[in-house]
Amino acid sequence: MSQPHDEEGYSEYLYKILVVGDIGTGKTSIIKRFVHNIFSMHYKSTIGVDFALKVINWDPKTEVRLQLWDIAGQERFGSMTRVYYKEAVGAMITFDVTRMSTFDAVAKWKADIDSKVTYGPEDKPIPVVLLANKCDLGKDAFIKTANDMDKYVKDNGFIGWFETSAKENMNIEKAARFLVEHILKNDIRRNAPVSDTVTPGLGKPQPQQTTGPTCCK
Ligand SMILES: Nc1nc2c(ncn2[C@@H]2O[C@H](COP(=O)(O)OP(=O)(O)OP(=O)(O)O)[C@@H](O)[C@H]2O)c(=O)[nH]1
Repeated sequence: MSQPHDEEGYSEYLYKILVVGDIGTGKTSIIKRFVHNIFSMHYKSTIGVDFALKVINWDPKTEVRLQLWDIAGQERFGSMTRVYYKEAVGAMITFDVTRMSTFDAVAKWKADIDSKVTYGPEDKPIPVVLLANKCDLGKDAFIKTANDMDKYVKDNGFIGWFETSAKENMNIEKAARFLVEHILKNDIRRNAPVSDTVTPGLGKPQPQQTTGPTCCK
């Protein structure tokens, strides 16, 4: 999934990232904000899976391409997730801070990912970051304290968590960058290029947009 350095030491990485979580928690909105910098209150549930591509000029000699797989919340009980998760090197799990049931579902999503996709000879779990989304709806709306969340992510094998808002564009780039840093640091890669990981019946993932230089700091 990464290409070797060329003579000038330029590297390109292509990472497949899963975005999962219960229905209506904001996965599509988070991706749209991250890739296109847009937001809409209009809700159109994703069917199956959708794709987007975000290019990050990580540093002057490194380009990171994130292929974001927006997996419908309704897939939680579906059998297709094994196919969708194939070759992923990282994931984001979302919940809606105003709906406890979506937080309760986080453990199920995490277990689903851990059981279906691993990396390296030791079959390690891929890094997963937890997004407490819709935090613009107010502090009182948040169903967990920061201490609770710190403990939860530590106990449940997440690499970290962020309060996000797709509406207010809060912490989305920060969370993605945090995940990429972890992937780069641990040199998580796959042998097969992402272009080869075509899902039967879906065709090749179609990038929605390739952005220019990105400031994620
Ligand atoms: N206030 C607020 N609303 C949000 C936020 N993110 C998403 N929404 C709204 O929540 C609804 C669901 O958002 P989606 O992004 O479609 O959710 P999803 O997780 O992709 O849903 P599925 O495709 O059904 O799994 C929409 O009406 C969005 O406008 C946010 O950060 N704040």
